This record gives sequence, C-alpha cells and structure tokens, in this order.
Amino acid sequence: MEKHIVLLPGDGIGPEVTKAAKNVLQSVADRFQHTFTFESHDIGGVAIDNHETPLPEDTVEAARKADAIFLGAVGGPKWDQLPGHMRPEKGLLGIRKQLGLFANLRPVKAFQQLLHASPLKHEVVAASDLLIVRELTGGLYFGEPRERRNNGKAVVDTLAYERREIERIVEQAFQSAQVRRKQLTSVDKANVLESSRMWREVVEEKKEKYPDVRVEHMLVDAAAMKLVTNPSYFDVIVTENMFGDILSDEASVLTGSLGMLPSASLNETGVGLYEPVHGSAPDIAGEDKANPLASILSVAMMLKHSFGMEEEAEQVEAAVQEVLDEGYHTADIDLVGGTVVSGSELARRVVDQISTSDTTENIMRCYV
Ligand SMILES: NC(=O)C1=CN([C@@H]2O[C@H](COP(=O)(O)OP(=O)(O)OC[C@H]3O[C@@H](n4cnc5c(N)ncnc54)[C@H](O)[C@@H]3O)[C@@H](O)[C@H]2O)C=CC1
Ligand SMILES: CC(C)CC(=O)C(=O)O
Ligand SMILES: [Mg+2]
Repeated sequence: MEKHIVLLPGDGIGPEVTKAAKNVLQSVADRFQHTFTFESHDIGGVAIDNHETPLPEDTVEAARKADAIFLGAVGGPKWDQLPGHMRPEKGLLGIRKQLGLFANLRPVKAFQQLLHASPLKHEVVAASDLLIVRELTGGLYFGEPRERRNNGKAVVDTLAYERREIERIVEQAFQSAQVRRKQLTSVDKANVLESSRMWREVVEEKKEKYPDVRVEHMLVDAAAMKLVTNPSYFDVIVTENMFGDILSDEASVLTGSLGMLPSASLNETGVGLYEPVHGSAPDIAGEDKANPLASILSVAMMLKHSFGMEEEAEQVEAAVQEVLDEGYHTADIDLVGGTVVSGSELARRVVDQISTSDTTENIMRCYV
C-alpha cells in the first residue's frame, strides 16, 4: 500500500519523538513492503518563529491531503508570554478544530514489565485496561467569549457544547465499548454544570441504541479518585474536553510514565491525527531522554485506525513489548533493574525488533 503521512514535530521533545515515530513507520514499510512518504510542516512555537503564526495555512492544507498525520508536541517557555491567540497551543487546538478531530481515543494499559514502575501498588495497577474517549473540539478550550474584563479585574472562559457535538462523541464511546468489555462510564459534573446535565441526557437517550453496553454516570471528582484507587473498575470512560485532558494525564500514572500514553484523534470521515498524550517536556528537551514509546504506540494506532493494517500494528506493539521484556527503558521509568537507555537508543531497538522479529505472539491487544 502507498500512504502519505504528514509529520508535525512541533517543539521541545516533539521533534525527538517524531523522529522515532517516522523511523518506526519506515521499518514497517520496509518489513511489509508498503511505501510510506513523509512531509514535515511547522506547528506551534516553531511555526510562530518561522511564520509568525502557530498554525500556518500550508500546514493545514498538507494535513487535509494526508492519509494520516503524526504530531509530536507543541509549546514551551519561550512562547509562554505571548497572548492567548498567538500561543503554540493555539496551533494544536486550531488543527483539531479545522480538521474536525472531535474524538480523542486514549488507551491506558500498563505493560507487564512496567507494573512496578507505577507509584501505585502493583496489585492496583495490574488489572487496569481502560480507554478514555475525550471530546476534543468543544467545551472550555474553544468556547467564546474568553477575555479579560473590567480593566483586567475580571476574566471569563466559556464552556459551551452543541447537543450534536455531545451526541457524536457519546456514539463513538458506545461503539468503542461494544468492541471492548461493554462497560461505559460517562464522567461529568452534573451536580453543578448545565453542560453536564445535557451530557447526561444525551447518554441516557443513546443507551437505548446500545442495549448490550452497561452504562453509568460518575462525577468527575469521584472518577479522579477511583482512577487511582480502583482503575480496573473502568472499561471505557467518555467525557468532555478538559476533564478528559486531566484524567488521562492522571491515568498515565498506571503505566509508569506519561511517556507511555498514545492517542488517536479522529474526525467523522475517519481522518486521523496521532500524537502522544504528553506535552513538549521542556525540562528534558534536547537531552535525548524523551521516552519515544507513547509516539511509537501512536504509530500502531495510525496503522490500525487509518490504514487498516492490523498485523503491522500488532508487530509494532509486539516490538515494544519485546524491548521492554529485554529490560530496556528510558529514565522516566522508575524501575529497579533493567537498563536505562536514551530515547533514540530505545527507538532504535524497537526498529531492530520490527525488522528482525518473525512473531507477533504475546501481543498486548489493548489499542482499540
Ligand atoms: N499535545 C501537546 O502538544 C501538549 C503540549 N503541552 C505543552 O507542553 C509544555 C510543557 O507542559 P508540561 O505541563 O510540562 O507537560 P509535559 O507533558 O510536557 O511534561 C510533564 C512531565 O512529564 C515528563 N514527560 C512528558 N513526556 C515525556 C516523555 N515522552 N518522556 C519522558 N518524560 C516525559 C516531562 O519531562 C515533565 O516532567 C507546555 O507548553 C504545554 O502547554 C502540554 C500537553 C500537551
Ligand atoms: C496543550 C493542550 C492544547 C492540550 C493538551 O494538554 C492535550 O491535548 O493533552
Ligand atoms: Mg494534556
């Protein structure tokens, strides 16, 4: 198959993990006789420096034409003092909005080899296997007005949703639950927020269509607690944009590091942007310490969701598992034993594994 992939490396560790993702994609192409072509574009801080905007028009145009998009991360202290509409993060929000990428799938499952890397008890983490379905193009990150008022003495942000925006993400979550353990937890703050009360109404309406899925509602504060005390309770969590952003970073603790969580952002026509859940990690940028596995596992999601390449995706996941089995990990993984290597060294080992391994046995099938 021939596929054209647009790479948006961005800032901080973004370029480092994007390089790892590209190398893995190339090794998959070589191994399975596909042709993947790549084109890189600026987004975020680097785009501000080069084009005076966090989201240049040609970046959006290229992304629209691509078979899939990979994004590293955006942001950093260099651009923190810019006004809101000029910040690097506005580039990421902008591309999500312009491509209609409303469904953000964030699977969370700890690799067996990393169970002791979590600060949570081994037995708490062991059975966890959940998927956060986060609404990505509405809510507080997009609502208007957002402004300072009264000569800077007041401020407003807006949490707004159209009913149809809630309907489509809830549908997506029910469908995800149907191919997993058929349990959906809708997380909201319906005891306080009007938007959450509409969210609950939509979930109640939609559940009639999916009688095989068990549904419950949970308030976000309680969900945050349960996520670290009893994570195996959850199968699929569906929630609005900001709650999903926060809960997924929290959930990364189950896996041993934020550097382990992949994600897919999909639109209604199936176009996908794939990105690690983490940010640009300015504290380690340029030191070759960044864990590339969140990005490499995002590539596995791209192969599966955008290209329908199940076997290739499984090969990538198997390669990650094999490298971890051999004891290699980056410094963010807090494990006694094993061997700490640089990010590029870890990615090289995954690539070698894909190129040489002839088995996809023992794969952790979790990235649905
Ligand atoms: N998708 C994106 O592009 C996102 C961008 N950001 C931006 O990133 C910048 C930094 O934000 P932070 O709050 O520091 O969040 P962050 O996710 O960049 O980093 C949080 C902590 O996790 C560590 N970390 C993150 N990814 C890692 C990896 N792959 N390997 C090893 N360690 C890793 C970092 O070193 C840091 O200690 C900000 O400008 C923020 O706006 C934040 C989140 C998402
Ligand atoms: C940087 C933000 C725009 C978003 C974020 O933290 C995320 O999508 O995880
Ligand atoms: Mg986030």
